[in-house]
Amino acid sequence: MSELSQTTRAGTHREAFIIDGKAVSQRVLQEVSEAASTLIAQGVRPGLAVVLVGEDPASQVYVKSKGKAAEGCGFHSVQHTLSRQTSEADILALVGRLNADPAIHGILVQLPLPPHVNATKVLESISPAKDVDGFHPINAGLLAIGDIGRALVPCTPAGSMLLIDEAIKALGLKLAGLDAVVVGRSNIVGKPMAQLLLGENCTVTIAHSRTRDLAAVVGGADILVAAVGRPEMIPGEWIKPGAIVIDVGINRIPGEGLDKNGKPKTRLVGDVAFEAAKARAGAITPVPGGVGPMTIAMLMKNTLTAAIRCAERTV
Ligand SMILES: NC(=O)C1=CN([C@@H]2O[C@H](COP(=O)(O)OP(=O)(O)OC[C@H]3O[C@@H](n4cnc5c(N)ncnc54)[C@H](OP(=O)(O)O)[C@@H]3O)[C@@H](O)[C@H]2O)C=CC1
Ligand SMILES: Nc1nc(=O)c2c([nH]1)NC[C@@H]1CN(c3ccc(C(=O)N[C@@H](CCC(=O)O)C(=O)O)cc3)C=[N+]21
Repeated sequence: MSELSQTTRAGTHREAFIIDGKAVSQRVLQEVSEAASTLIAQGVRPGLAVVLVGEDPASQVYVKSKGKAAEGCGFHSVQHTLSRQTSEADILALVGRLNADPAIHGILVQLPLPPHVNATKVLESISPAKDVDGFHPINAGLLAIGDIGRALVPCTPAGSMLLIDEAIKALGLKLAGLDAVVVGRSNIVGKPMAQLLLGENCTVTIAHSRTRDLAAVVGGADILVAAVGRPEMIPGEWIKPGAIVIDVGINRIPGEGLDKNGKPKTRLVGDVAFEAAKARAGAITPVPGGVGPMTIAMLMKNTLTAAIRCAERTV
């Protein structure tokens, strides 16, 4: 497809449709709550355990919102906060207990883990059936072979797909056959995102730090997913007119002035220069209020899925 641009009759480009991640996430949470009450009435309360190692303030914020969302859905929700010095063996022992706990259907170990802990080993110790992050090699493998029905899919890419659907509908397009570019190839975001887009019959390109001409690659994208972690690294001018832009990046940068405690203010920005991109894109996610809230909503959805599958196994 060469031209996705939505133009007015006068031929001037409209501003992008802003994809409201907050609103879509609330819709998902509402559906999860309703399905959870049915399950609870049948005697199964979905249970989510979140493990946080250390006192990283950003992680504390995320973990708190995960707990709040779980309670909002009527789930059983527990948080295990361990000191930064906790040994790998103690973390593995805790995961082992949670794997064996019938009240827990979903286990999330918040990343990053301290450097003395082998994160891969910890993530692989989570039972694949309770791996609501979708990071276990079994779940990554199921996604790679296209068996999404059996996998638990990573929350951020799964939520991003729902936002893409929203934009596709708003713009009156079809997803199959579109050229999608994912910038970033982490196991958490970039790779599973590319798999999901491929599963929807997009022609997928994955760009990374060794990509030679990023501007040219980005310029070819009908759908652009930016998951790098560099504030506003993608200038608006790179965006193909009419493209769908999903900005996964969460970067805290210095803001203007001081907050009420007299500390310098900070603000959140994505990996895309939002204002300039908005003038060219067909649809774009804001930061905050875009992908972030979807990640939390999809975590609840995965926990519900894990609980339903667990109930099916025991009847
Ligand atoms: N909204 C949400 O819910 C979530 C947001 N995030 C945010 O998403 C961002 C990415 O997270 P994550 O995937 O974990 O990050 P990683 O640091 O694991 O991966 C970053 C990727 O970006 C690539 N990259 C780095 N520099 C460049 C460059 N100059 N040009 C092109 N590619 C580059 C890296 O390439 P290479 O592989 O070659 O090193 C790597 O593949 C972060 O801002 C994070 O905070 C993450 C999870 C959830
Ligand atoms: N095991 C594990 N699983 C994760 O899913 C995981 C993780 N570790 N480590 C850290 C990243 C990051 N992440 C976010 C979740 C929500 C928002 C979010 O809700 N953001 C709000 C803003 C929040 C704010 O104001 O700081 C928004 O974008 O609107 C952001 C980022 C999950 N992660």
